[in-house]
Amino acid sequence: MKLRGLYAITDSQLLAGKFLKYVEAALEGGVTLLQYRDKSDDQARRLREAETLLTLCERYKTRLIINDDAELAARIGAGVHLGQSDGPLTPARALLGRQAIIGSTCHDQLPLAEQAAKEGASYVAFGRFFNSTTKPGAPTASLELLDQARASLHLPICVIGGITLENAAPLVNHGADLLAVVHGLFGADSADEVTRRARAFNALFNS
Ligand SMILES: Cc1ncc(COP(=O)(O)OP(=O)(O)O)c(N)n1
Ligand SMILES: Cc1nc(C(=O)O)sc1CCOP(=O)(O)O
Ligand SMILES: [Mg+2]
Repeated sequence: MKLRGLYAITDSQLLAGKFLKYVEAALEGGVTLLQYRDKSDDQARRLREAETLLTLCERYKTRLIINDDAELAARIGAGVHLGQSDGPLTPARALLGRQAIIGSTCHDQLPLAEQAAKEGASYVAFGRFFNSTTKPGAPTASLELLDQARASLHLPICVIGGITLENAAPLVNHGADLLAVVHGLFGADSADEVTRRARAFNALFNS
């Protein structure tokens, strides 16, 4: 499967009361990867929601990624996204198998991406590129870094952090394969607007 297009990431606070409605609206518009990102400790709810998202993703032929939690990913048969303090990649690959999608946060550091590639990551993520209300304190990354990454890495490059329809085009033009978006997608006022935004993000890859 080609990892290119919109990477939608859920936010439990932003989506409170409209979680499945907005996720399905995004899937309607086209989502390459959907990440379940829930920073709570409510394991029962996390399992329930992840299973529901998996069923939905299967219907739309989208791959589900669990943030932070390789055990939950293994339990339901999803992929995982691991940050620098979420545990090493090699055991996660052993746990999830060769086919699983495993992503790695590399902030603004090419050496982290090179290491992740060696350890079997499926994609690497750089960010944040813009101001982010979801994660305001994340380290910043530049288009120059993206150019260097594109020239030296041979796996899909994901970009994240404050991405909107207004600012995303240069990221794609500088070699991003996946646009990872929370607020710029799910911060919409209606489900129809979420679908419209998802379509418009995908259209950036065809222009
Ligand atoms: C696609 C993608 N890229 C980066 C992150 C950030 O991961 P991490 O640094 O572990 O931070 P948290 O999201 O866990 O707060 C991500 N989740 N997804
Ligand atoms: C979860 C996350 N990680 C980041 C990083 O730079 O590693 S930025 C970020 C938040 C992404 O949400 P939004 O699209 O609303 O800015
Ligand atoms: Mg994490």
